[in-house]
Amino acid sequence: MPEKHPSRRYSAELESRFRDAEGIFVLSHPSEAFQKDFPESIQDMLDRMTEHPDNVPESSWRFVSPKSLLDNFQHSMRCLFSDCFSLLNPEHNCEYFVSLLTNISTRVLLPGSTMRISVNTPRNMQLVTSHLLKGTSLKSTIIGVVPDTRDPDRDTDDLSPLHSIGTAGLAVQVVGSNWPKPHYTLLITGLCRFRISGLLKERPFPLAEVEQLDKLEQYTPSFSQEETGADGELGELSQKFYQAALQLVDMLDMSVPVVAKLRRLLDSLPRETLPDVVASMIRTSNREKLQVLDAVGLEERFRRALPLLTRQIEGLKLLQKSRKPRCFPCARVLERKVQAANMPEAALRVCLKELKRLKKMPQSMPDYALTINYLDLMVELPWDRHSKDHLDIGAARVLLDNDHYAMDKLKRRLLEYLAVRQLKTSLKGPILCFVGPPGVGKTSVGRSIAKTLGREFHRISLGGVCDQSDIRGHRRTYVGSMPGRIINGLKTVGVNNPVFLLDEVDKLGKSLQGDPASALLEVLDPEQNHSFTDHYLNVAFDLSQVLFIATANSTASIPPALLDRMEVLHVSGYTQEEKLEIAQRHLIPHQLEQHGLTAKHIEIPQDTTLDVISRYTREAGVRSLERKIGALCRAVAVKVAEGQKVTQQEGSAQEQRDMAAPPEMPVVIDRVALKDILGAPPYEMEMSECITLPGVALGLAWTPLGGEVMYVEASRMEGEGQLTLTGQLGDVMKESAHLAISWLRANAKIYQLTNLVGGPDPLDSTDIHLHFPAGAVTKDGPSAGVTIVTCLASLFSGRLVRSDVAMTGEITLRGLVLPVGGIKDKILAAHRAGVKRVILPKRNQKDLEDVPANVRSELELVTVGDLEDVLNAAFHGGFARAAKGQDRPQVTSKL
Ligand SMILES: Nc1ncnc2c1ncn2[C@@H]1O[C@H](COP(=O)(O)OP(=O)(O)OP(=O)(O)O)[C@@H](O)[C@H]1O
Repeated sequence: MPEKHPSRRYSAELESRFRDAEGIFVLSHPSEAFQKDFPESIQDMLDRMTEHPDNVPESSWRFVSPKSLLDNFQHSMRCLFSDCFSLLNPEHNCEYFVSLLTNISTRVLLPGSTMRISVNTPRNMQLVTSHLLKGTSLKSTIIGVVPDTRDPDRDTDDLSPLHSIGTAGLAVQVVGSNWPKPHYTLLITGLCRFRISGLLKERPFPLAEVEQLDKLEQYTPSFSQEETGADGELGELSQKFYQAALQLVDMLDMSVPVVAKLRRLLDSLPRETLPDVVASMIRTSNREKLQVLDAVGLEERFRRALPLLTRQIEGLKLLQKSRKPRCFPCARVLERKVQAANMPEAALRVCLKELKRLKKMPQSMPDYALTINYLDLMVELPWDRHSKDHLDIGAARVLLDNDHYAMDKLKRRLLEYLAVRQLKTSLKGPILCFVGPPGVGKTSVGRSIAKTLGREFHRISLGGVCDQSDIRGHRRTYVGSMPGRIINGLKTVGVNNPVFLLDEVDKLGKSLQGDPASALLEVLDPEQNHSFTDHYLNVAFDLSQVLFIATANSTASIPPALLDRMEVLHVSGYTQEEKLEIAQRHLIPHQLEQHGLTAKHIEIPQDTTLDVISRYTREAGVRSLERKIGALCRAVAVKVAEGQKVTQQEGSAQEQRDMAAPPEMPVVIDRVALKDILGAPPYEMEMSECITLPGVALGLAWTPLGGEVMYVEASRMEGEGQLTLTGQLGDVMKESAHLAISWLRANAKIYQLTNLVGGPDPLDSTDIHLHFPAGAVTKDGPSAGVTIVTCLASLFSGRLVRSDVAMTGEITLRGLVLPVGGIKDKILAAHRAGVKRVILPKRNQKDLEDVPANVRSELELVTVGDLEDVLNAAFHGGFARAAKGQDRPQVTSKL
């Protein structure tokens, strides 16, 4: 048996591999460098420009063509042509062509272009396996690509009549897949035309005798009309065609590399190849391409391709015309605004650069809208727009007094601040931070400052902000990026010297997205904030003219670095009298106005207001008081509206009689009406009335919401001397409890304290449970020490603590009472709760100056130095020591 030809053996091997292959394999010709992309990408681009003009993302076609490929294109074309002609030369014995039949409904291959052909008919499959595949590489066989123009509905297998003109081509890549059924995809580069002079055989694939039509010697590799040597009508036509092709390329975006290459190529390609190359790029139907293919004569070819090219140019012109009015005036308006915005040099430079980019950008690019937004923001920012300060200290004092009752200390400091501002206009800092419980008027004082200065006011709520981009903005590279709250605020107020109120600085959060408090450091530092750079703007903005005021409920959760940049002004809660004044002067008139009522409709006597303050609210500020007054107004508003309706209504006398008669105006809100509208008072019982058992004492606590009174309860039962503490206590508070017990045990004899069975050690066979009610609230701090001692002393002695006494103070093991914080708030809370005597550490005496005089006069403030004083003040008739001599020996501690 004769040896198989090596190429047959390879292809047999490959075929078997192909059958077994699970995926896709690709074979490429070494000369693939000059394949694809170039004409295809331009065509895609034109297609997209015409079909979806608004939808062409630049990046999708900008980098399609590999650089080296296009650099080599011209050279490759020449090599290709010479290769092709030498191969077709009869001397090389290559005049027979295997032919690939292509369905013209898909595409028509023209010389000089590249096309992907899907191979799935039996004839074409045979051709690929036996003529193209050679082991793991491709054979450089030239194949004839003949458009299949036969009627697709005819089901004969007969090849005649076969289209007589085809394109000789080189397969530069074969992609094979056996799924869902075996097929190949060929990438074929067209070389030149041929005419079939005789079909030699039809199976297994067509083999034909051909005559080469495009001859190398026809082509002149010249660069200008004069040098082509072409004259007469052909010369004119080719020049016209060349000019039209230039016009087309000029209409495309030159910044796209592939377009720039095409422009260069137009000059270097032989003119005679232009109809084929251009016709394969522009939008043409397959029938039109077939006509170009069939045009064997050069003149005829130019004549057929020129109208196609002109049509494409006209289409693009129409498209650009329809786009113009939308795109360019916008850019022009922005340019005018940029020039007028009076921005600093650096910002102006950035804006002009962005404008330049914008003008070149197709409107369909996503960047287009982003750039417009950016420029819009830049021109809207108040780079040099500011409001004029009209500061008059006398007027400011009157205005502050009119807007806010009490708050004397705060107002004094504010006037100092404003006075310095008046004397020195370019004052840097300080940044004021109002700290106090909710509803005491921190925010509204901020607003008043803006009013006194005649400046714009903007409130930035920082509660819950946990992303630093909220302050500094996102970089523009992010999708959905936007400027931070500072820049946004400036855009809203439209001037560069507003009053910015940074509300709730103590409630800033922290997260993976960074620490917003650190971002605020730069904003609030008067030495740095003249060049604050928001990430979105990416240019510095001068914040030094902005007056920042911060508010917080407590300084504990403000980071030290941030706190250090601010001057803290404490605003404590109000006394009942102050609340009464605030209600009469501000809250009631304000609520009447909000509800469309006047003094003719409603009268709220002072007693009623006091009732609302003491029995319906228990707060440091006045927010809930204002709500309650609002509720009273609503109830009266209903009556007023009903009354109006009855008087307006026309109807029978009977109907009028049926309706409730309108109440007499003004409606006076007395105690009964108050109960009707607001319900039973929630704080009816005086807190001090609650102490009916030994082992209960009233303490005073400080919370960010103001001062509070707090019970401490203790009970004892048989056990082994264990101490149980409940009520969500922190470590410091637990330690206070241990201290208290140790001190009491150490002094049990002196005070005749006993355990359950009357023995001398209070803990002997006894368990003690200490509870701090409101168990859901976490409590900590040392100031409950004296209260725990009093409560336990009451428990061990069986005596009741005075019901009208509340106390605060830290204790030591020696029985000393140390000073604590928040005295003013605590005393106000005690006053609110109806307490008569308050026990405080001696060293807090100085803090009593802050307490309003009327509160001081209504309360008995007992200052104590040690626990003996505390016990004496907390029990009726004091807490007697045992007679001398009985206070020894001391009980040894079991703890
Ligand atoms: N001294 C006062 N004189 C007049 N009105 C007051 C006074 N204090 C508070 N108010 C009024 O109480 C209401 C609540 O005040 P504001 O919103 O300023 O409280 P705040 O201290 O900022 O509270 P938060 O800490 O919850 O923000 C406002 O309507 C304000 O006008």
